[in-house]
Amino acid sequence: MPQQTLYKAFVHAFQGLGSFLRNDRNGRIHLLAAIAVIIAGIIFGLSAVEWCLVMLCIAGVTGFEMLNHALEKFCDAVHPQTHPLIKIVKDVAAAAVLWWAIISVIIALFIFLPKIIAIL
Ligand SMILES: Nc1ncnc2c1ncn2[C@@H]1O[C@H](COP(=O)(O)OP(=O)(O)OP(=O)(O)O)[C@@H](O)[C@H]1O
Repeated sequence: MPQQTLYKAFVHAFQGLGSFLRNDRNGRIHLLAAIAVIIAGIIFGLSAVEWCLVMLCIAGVTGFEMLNHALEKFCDAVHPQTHPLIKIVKDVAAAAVLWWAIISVIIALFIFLPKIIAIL
């Protein structure tokens, strides 16, 4: 890939990130939650493996939220009117984010709960 194209690809990806953060309220909430978990991780001194799991969960939830946001925009562009299939697409995309969030909360409980109990 020529260097200019690679540079433009990065610019477009960061433009997408900016658009996501400006327009997706849930995305901003997920990002704040991620920052809170990172601060908690620093306070509790997570191990390397625990950090990897936490970062994987953060990437999963926020990454799927970005795809959910993109799908919503795509659906609104190609079919602004109500349609049962659009409902399925949007609901399943939202469910994918919810699924990642549920698994992430379970993983967070496994990591943080023993540490919280230990200091009580
Ligand atoms: N064109 C449509 N046809 C049928 N149902 C729709 C349509 N647009 C939205 N919906 C329904 O409304 C819900 C909310 O859709 P909307 O596009 O407003 O997402 P949103 O509330 O912005 O979602 P999020 O909270 O994830 O940002 C969808 O999950 C779907 O059930």
